[in-house]
Amino acid sequence: MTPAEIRVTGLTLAHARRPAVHHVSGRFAPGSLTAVVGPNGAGKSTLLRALAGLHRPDGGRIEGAAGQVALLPQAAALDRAFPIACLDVVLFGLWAETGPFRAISRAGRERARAALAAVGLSGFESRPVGSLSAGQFQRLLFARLLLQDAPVILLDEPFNALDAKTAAELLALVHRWHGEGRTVIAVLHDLELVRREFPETLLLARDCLGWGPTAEVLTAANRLRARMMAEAWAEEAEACGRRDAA
Ligand SMILES: Nc1ncnc2c1ncn2[C@@H]1O[C@H](COP(=O)(O)OP(=O)(O)OP(=O)(O)O)[C@@H](O)[C@H]1O
Repeated sequence: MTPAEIRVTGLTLAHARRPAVHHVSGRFAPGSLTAVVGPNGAGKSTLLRALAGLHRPDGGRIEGAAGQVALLPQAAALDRAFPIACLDVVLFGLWAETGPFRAISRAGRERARAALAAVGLSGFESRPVGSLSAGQFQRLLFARLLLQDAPVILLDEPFNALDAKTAAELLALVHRWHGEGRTVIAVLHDLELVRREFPETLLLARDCLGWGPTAEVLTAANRLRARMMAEAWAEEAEACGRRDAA
C-alpha cells in the first residue's frame, strides 16, 4: 500500500462564490493519520469533498489525490430510505474495479460478505439499509470502505452518534488502515479523541490555523483564534473573487 503525497497549494473552495476554505497550503504525508478539526462551518467537509474530487478548486490546486481516494461522507448527507440491501451497498465499493456494467464475480461477493463480517454485520446481507440503526449503518459504510481498498481514506465525522463499543471497533479499523500504510484523514469534533489517537492535526477556520503534530496544533491559543474567527464570520462576508469582478 503506497499512497502518494497529497499536496494542497493556495487552495480556495467556495459555495456560491463565498469561500468555505481560503488559501490553504500544506501536505498530507504518505501513510499519515490526520484529524481535521475546527468550528462548525470551518470548511472541513468541503475540504474532504474537494480531496475526493467532488468539489473543484476555485483557486489553487490539489495534487496527488486523484484516483486513490475513498470517502466516507457524513451520515446525515446520505439517504437511508433508498430500498437497497446491505450487501449491495457494500458491493458499490467494487465500482472502481468493475465499472458500471460488468457483473460482480463470485469472488467479489465473497469479499463483500467478508467485509460485512469484519464490521460485525454477518447475516445482514439481505437486510434493507432502511432497517439499520445509526451505528449499524455506519458499520455498513466502513464495510464498503474495506472493499474499496483505497490508498487514501477520507472520513467525515466517522464516530458521530455511535455507542462506545461501535466507536472503538471502527477506530480500530482506522488504526488498521494506518498500520497498513494508508493515508487516513478524518474530520472530528472530539478533541480528546484527536489528542489520544491522531498524531497529526489540521486546524481549519476557513483559513488554516495550524497543520502538523497534534500537540503543537491544538494549543489553547490556536483554539481561541479558531473560535474568534468563527464568531467573526458573517453571512455577508465578501464573496470569492468579487473584487476582481468589480
Ligand atoms: N452546498 C452548499 N451550498 C452553499 N453553502 C454551503 C454548502 N455546503 C457548505 N456550505 C457552506 O460552506 C461553509 C463550510 O461548510 P462545511 O460543511 O464545509 O463546514 P464544516 O467545517 O464541515 O462544518 P460542520 O462542522 O458544521 O460539519 C458553511 O458556511 C456552509 O454553510
